[in-house]
Amino acid sequence: MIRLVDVCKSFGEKEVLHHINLTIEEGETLAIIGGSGSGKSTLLRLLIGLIRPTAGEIWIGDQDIAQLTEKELDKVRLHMGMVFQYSALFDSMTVGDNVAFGLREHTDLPETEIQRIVTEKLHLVGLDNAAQRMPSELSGGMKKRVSLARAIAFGPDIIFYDEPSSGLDPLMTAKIDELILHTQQTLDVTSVVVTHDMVSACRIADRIAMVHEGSIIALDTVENIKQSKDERVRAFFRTVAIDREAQG
Ligand SMILES: Nc1ncnc2c1ncn2[C@@H]1O[C@H](COP(=O)(O)OP(=O)(O)OP(=O)(O)O)[C@@H](O)[C@H]1O
Repeated sequence: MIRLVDVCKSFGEKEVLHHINLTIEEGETLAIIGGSGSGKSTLLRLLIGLIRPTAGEIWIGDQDIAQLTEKELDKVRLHMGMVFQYSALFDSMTVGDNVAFGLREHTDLPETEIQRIVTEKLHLVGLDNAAQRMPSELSGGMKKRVSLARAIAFGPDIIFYDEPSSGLDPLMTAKIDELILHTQQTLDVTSVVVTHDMVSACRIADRIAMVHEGSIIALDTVENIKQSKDERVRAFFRTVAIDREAQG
């Protein structure tokens, strides 16, 4: 379980997150949505311990990560998988070496076992036979798949996705969404997905948290949030409708 208790974050004088209280259940997929500059990325960076809160507690399991040293945090991060916005693959390494990277860095597993895991995870993301290819040969969607394979290589308890559909066309976005769902079901992980794509959020999430000007203004199941009377939430849904019209 992940639990944020009264979390505030300021940069200098400016408070960008205000008293965030949020519980994410084990095995749940939570989408964090919100407009540009609302505070989604800051929230994500707090959750993975890249930055520390100005006030409040961030519980990952039984540890308040706000209190941990960098070394202790590294241990917690071994249980987290991260899929970054721009895939963040090492361009000079093959796909297989990218997926194996964390295993080689942080475990003493024999090479045969590492190769087995790489093959298994690439299979899971639908990229059989891609191990020897270089990232530059892959499409944006394929790179995201490799990034996901790398994130799950370690057998994480939690996977964080940062804008998984950015830069992808609607068809590829739908495929990545399917993969996020499939990963959640196959590995029974807790997933936190930061996105500004409401269509995608509705497809993958059990619940949606909407961030607006540094506060969570709505937190509910997809069905309930669709019925929200809050004008700010409704405005977000309207942009989705406009997008759909534009796409024909
Ligand atoms: N390191 C920083 N120093 C100062 N201000 C920051 C820093 N990081 C974020 N901010 C500010 O915090 C606010 C929230 O930013 P954040 O990146 O979390 O928003 P976001 O919802 O992820 O936006 P986007 O969708 O555009 O990425 C913004 O006003 C931003 O300028």
